[in-house]
Amino acid sequence: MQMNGSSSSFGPGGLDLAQSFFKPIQNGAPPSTTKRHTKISVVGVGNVGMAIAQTILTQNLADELALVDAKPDMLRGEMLDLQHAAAFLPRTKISASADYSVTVGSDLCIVTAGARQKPGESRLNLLQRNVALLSDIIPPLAKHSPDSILLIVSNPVDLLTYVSWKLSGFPSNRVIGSGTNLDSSRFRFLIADHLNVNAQDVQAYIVGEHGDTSVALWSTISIGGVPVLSFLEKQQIAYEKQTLENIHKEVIDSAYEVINLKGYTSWAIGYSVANLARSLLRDQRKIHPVSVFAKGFYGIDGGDVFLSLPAHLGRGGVLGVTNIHLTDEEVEKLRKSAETILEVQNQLGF
Ligand SMILES: NC(=O)C1=CN([C@@H]2O[C@H](COP(=O)(O)OP(=O)(O)OC[C@H]3O[C@@H](n4cnc5c(N)ncnc54)[C@H](O)[C@@H]3O)[C@@H](O)[C@H]2O)C=CC1
Ligand SMILES: CC(=O)C(=O)O
Repeated sequence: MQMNGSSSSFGPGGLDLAQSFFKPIQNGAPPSTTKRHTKISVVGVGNVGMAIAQTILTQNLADELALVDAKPDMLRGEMLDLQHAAAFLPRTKISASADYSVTVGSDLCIVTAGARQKPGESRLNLLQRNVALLSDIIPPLAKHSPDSILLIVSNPVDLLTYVSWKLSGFPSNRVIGSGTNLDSSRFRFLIADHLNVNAQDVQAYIVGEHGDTSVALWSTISIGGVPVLSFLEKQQIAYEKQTLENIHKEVIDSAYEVINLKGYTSWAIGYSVANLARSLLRDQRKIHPVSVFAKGFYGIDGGDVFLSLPAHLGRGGVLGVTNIHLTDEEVEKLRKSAETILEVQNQLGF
């Protein structure tokens, strides 16, 4: 059963009422068909799915938003609660169903369903539970929206992106994991906070696994276009490598800390994913560190692995991977991160 609170409130005569309420203007042309109608589906309406949904609505990123979850009552409750904000938001048609036909014709399908970490638990611990769910989620999503982009958020995100790629049969450029877009935002926040500047002026990437083996690319940090480490070196300003390592450790510990404090993370991932949705659907061609098919880049050659690299995103999905200069140490850490993911992946049987 598909739930669509708003249009059904007037009953079956709702459309007739609308037709008699508005008289068409004389000599009017039929509606233009050139404007693209954008539809986003979000699977899983827990903390993360709802933070993403509400950010998509407030940022006016879709004409249509479809929600799916395995719990029909909560799903209908969340749909109605969002619909009741219609008077304060850009116009978006919101529908919800446990049946995947509600997602038909989506441009972007975002998957947030599944188990989340308990305090102290690692993302990798969620693997078996969440892989099992994907077999119910990805095939119907792919069937109803064969041309869509899949954006995986559930954890462990790199491994689940690989499994989603396998289950969907989609080309690898249309299967993306939210990856270290969030870790990089945490990194930029911490650097900005340290230097008392605006995080939007800080360019800095975390790549690799969205997890404990992520890699901080110190050589990529620039503020207002000024590369930070080479600036410090040229000015002969001493800095402790340990200070840098501590900032990276704080990034890795961020999710654990928030989960310890409030039980889950939601707002930052909501903004992170909406930011990715904008780049993809509005063809922004921005560079984001996200989980992509990484084989062949930066010496990663051990197997079909998804992990975060600075990727160029647009309407076609992943348009390419940026060839930035990494130090030998960064390349080595990135390869180790890939090996960690592959070791687990090879036991999955996919
Ligand atoms: N990649 C990232 O940066 C982040 C990933 N996450 C991950 O996102 C996932 C969701 O986290 P929360 O929203 O906090 O969890 P939650 O427990 O609040 O929500 C999960 C939702 O998934 C639904 N669900 C479970 N099985 C389903 C199925 N087969 N089909 C459809 N819906 C199903 C549940 O009913 C529930 O509504 C977790 O795996 C978490 O680790 C969370 C934050 C950041
Ligand atoms: C939970 C999670 O993956 C994060 O907040 O980074």
